[in-house]
Amino acid sequence: MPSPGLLYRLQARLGVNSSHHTIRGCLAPTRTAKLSGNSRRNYSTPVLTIPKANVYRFGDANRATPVFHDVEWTIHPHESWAVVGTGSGEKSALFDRQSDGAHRQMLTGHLRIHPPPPPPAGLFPFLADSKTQNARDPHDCVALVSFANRRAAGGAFYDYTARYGAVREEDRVTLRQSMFPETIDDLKAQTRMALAAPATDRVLFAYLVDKMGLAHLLDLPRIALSNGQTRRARILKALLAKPHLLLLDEPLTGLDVESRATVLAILHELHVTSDPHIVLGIRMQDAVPAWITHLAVVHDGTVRTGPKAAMLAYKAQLSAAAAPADDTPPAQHAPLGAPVVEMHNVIVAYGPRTVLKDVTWTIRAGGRYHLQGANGSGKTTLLALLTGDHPQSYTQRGARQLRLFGAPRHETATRTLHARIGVVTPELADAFPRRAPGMSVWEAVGTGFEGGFVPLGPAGVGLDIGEAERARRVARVREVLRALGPLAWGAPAPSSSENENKNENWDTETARFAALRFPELPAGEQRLVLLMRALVAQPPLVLLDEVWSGMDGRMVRAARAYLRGGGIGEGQAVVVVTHLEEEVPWGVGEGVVRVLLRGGELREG
Ligand SMILES: Nc1ncnc2c1ncn2[C@@H]1O[C@H](COP(=O)(O)OP(=O)(O)OP(=O)(O)O)[C@@H](O)[C@H]1O
Repeated sequence: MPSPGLLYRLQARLGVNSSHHTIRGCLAPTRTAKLSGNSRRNYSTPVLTIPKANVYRFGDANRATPVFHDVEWTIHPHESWAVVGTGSGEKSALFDRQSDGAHRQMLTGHLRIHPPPPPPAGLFPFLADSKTQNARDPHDCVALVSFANRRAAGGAFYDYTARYGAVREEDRVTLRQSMFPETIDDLKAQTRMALAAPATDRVLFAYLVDKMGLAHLLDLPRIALSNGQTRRARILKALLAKPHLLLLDEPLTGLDVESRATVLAILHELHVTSDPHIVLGIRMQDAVPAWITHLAVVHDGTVRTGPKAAMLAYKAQLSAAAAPADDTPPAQHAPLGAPVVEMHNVIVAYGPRTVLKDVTWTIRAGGRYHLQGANGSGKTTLLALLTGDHPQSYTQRGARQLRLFGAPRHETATRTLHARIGVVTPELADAFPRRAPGMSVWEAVGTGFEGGFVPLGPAGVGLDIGEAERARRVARVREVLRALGPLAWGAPAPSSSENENKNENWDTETARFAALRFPELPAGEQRLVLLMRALVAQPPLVLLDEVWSGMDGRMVRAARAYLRGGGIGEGQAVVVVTHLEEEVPWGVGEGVVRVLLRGGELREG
């Protein structure tokens, strides 16, 4: 049953009596329930308990090496926990979806705990009904929303640029409809959306939509939402399903500074009323939110748990060991060259909604730009004009309105632009083909020469390019694989049983990584491969949007060092999009130009 805390307060405030409405989400064993006092949760029973146990993969015997050993962990209802770990592996096994698609998360019951936590509720005592001794099904009551490791259903490539153009009928589902799917059939009567939903859901919905700043977006097609808006909507949707326990992995990734504070405050508010109980996943290098009282630190097959004050030193020690301070010397700041991109009074509007108005900006060869702006301010839209993915890039037809690489945009084929611009964006990372067996790492990097999504030619580096060019490209793929491959970030290569000897030949190690299947890599490693793909052709323009997400501290450090130390040539222009200043690989003293989008307008400096 949904807990009464926040919902009751909202109902009282809004005068809604919900006692006659069936509640969706995590139900009592009868599967229908009324929101009434007798079904309140027991606030003294632990949320989670593991009384000293090893944790195994299903199918592994007890003599096998456990995924985690000697785990001892109890979460009491009044405590606020964060799980801390590396983005690419260990936290995932505890908390998140595994990159190979096998659902092996411990907290969602996909790993075997031995000895098992005692019945009736096992891992989650608070799901047991004290009267009937029946336990609610964790499958219904425990929800996971992960922003660390997201994948498209089926793994097939999908056209992530669809949101910029005429929205197809099947993509027309609005944000409001996506929250209340039972109403989707009636596409024409959008104003009736949500009326069919139980009153309690609508009250909670109205409250959260307002708090999360999504109210003005409700009737937009869901695919039109920006990355940060989509993330807020996913959190909202998870809350509407009213789980008893919500596991939120890296929920702040991609949120602007203001939204981070808002989302954290809402999560805290819900959490203190246990409505639902929330456990956050954060990376080793992330700050711990102030309201978190306890930490579970995942490292090297162990899960150490305890009060925050006692655990912070351990976290800091692991974080420092994983990513020692950046000691790369200041980057040389070469004079800027010729314009690569020229924008004069560029406008992008969707009907009455103007997203970019009169944007004027010149990107020059050798420039390092930090593009800033709140969620929804138009950063992705701007980048999509440069890559030619945005149909309105064609409509900027004024004499000098949009010139790319010295020519008007509409005179250059989009394919040519893709070959001249190296790109990493969250949208591309989500959409990149992962259907089994998937491309090898080598092939994925090799697609960067043409900017496509299919490996071309016998060596996977391009078609009809001649022997000399093919040899040059093969050498270049090797070079980036060496520079950003596994030994650069110091992790053991994935097939660890064969790789105990870290002194192995560098090229052998790199070659092994190159042969791995892209979809089978952990999220952080996939992101690194996509960075290699963006850099391999040494294109005149590189767009790095949220490039660090999913990477652990070692990977970030290795990639930063590479970018600063020659990975980006003097003649290449780079636009970095991030909400956090410290994530830009170069400092202002090293020539970074800040560019801010606000209210559809762009300001430089
Ligand atoms: N088809 C559309 N119809 C109406 N509005 C749209 C459409 N497509 C995008 N938008 C709006 O354009 C705005 C800009 O989106 P964009 O993705 O460029 O933002 P962003 O700055 O990249 O945000 P984030 O930091 O969240 O990634 C958003 O408010 C979005 O809702």
